[in-house]
Amino acid sequence: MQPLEATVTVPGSKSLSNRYLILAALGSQPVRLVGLLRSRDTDLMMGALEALGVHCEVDADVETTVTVTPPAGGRFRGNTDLFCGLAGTVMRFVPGLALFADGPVHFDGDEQAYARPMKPVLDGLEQLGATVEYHGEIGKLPFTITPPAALPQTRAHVSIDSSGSSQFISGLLLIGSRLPGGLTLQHTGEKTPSLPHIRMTVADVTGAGGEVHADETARTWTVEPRALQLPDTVTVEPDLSNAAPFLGAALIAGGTVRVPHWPETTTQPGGLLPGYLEQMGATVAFPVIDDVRYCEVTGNGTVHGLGTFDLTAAGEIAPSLAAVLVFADASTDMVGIGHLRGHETNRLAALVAEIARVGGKAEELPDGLRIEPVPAEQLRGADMETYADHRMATFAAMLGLRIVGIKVKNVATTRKTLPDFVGMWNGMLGE
Ligand SMILES: O=C(O)C1=C[C@@H](OP(=O)(O)O)[C@@H](O)[C@H](O)C1
Ligand SMILES: C=C(OP(=O)(O)O)C(=O)O
Repeated sequence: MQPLEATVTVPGSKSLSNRYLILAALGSQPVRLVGLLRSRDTDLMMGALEALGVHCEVDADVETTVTVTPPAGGRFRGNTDLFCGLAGTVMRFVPGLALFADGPVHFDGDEQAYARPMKPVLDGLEQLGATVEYHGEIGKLPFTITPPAALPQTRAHVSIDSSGSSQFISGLLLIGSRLPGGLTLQHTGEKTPSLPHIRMTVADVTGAGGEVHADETARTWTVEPRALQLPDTVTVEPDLSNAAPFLGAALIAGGTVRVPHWPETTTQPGGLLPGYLEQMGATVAFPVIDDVRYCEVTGNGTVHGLGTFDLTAAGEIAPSLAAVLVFADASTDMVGIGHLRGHETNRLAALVAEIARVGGKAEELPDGLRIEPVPAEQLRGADMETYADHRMATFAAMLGLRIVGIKVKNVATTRKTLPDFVGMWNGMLGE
């Protein structure tokens, strides 16, 4: 195939979009969100907020501009049903709002979501006085949250094990400011996955007027009671994790891929991506053209294996990095990502199965994934399973850059966070 020469614009960050939607709902004045991601996960978030009495108005001309108006008096509507799909940010961030509802809130999701861990965040809400009734397996969707008759009036102390997902901590930090005495949150687990995502939550709560003290070594976060209000207008950064399949493509296919509006500083873990790709052999630059800052990644067809590679901070981009590493000259142990077994699908098992399907070599580690090099002639095309997982679909498309005959089943699953993945991919390939 020809070396790539492409500029790819990626839509707004899922993680920032869904945090801003929650924080806007927790305020008292309308907030205009500009550059909001419009995809399945953010539409599910808006649907859940609407069910709670929040008004989300999509601009008639620009569908990525949405004005969020919180309910009068800050009281969410109870006796309502919410649907979370397969969205971790919806199923772990919205339950906290149920504390401030005027009746029980019922949560459901895709059947596949019934496998995702939920219990720590719900245990946290029970420690704050809510009642949780599980309708299926204990600790999983579907469930009903009944708000407490009265919220704790003094500082609330909540203790949970968040080693299964950073989103349990984020979900509680997002609502901590609303508790009359504030919140002290203790994470009892040994490891904290996706710390940048927790720092993002702290930064966004602070940006809405909150006050959070983080002691990451003691794994304790203290949230002061504050009235939250985001600024009138908030602009969402592009999704840097969703840039990974495109920037990674430059290493697999060779050539150059640029992503515009790359922020100089960011709370997104995708900010670590250029450095990771550089370690794998890419040349990375950040040119500014007509006041727009780009991340520009150039590959020459060689990919270096990384030995032991700790991805605890950014497990979300593991599938994209795995696709690049299938073509590496040495093996890589991606570690610190055991919790990917509870993502959209068991991603460690899925990646091992799909790498084997094309003739590659990978195995699960207790805490991650080992990918070993195989001779190019051993790799062969196949119909790739995607497990209703957007990142398994983009992973498979990436393999197709170097392996002839790859077909991606149910590529539409990329709608979870990228509404037009196919158009973007074809655009990058010049098709
Ligand atoms: O808070 C967030 O926006 C996210 C946190 C991470 O979750 P985990 O800590 O469960 O990996 C990440 O993988 C997910 O895509 C988004
Ligand atoms: C883990 C992910 O999503 P979720 O927000 O559903 O947890 C992801 O997008 O890689």
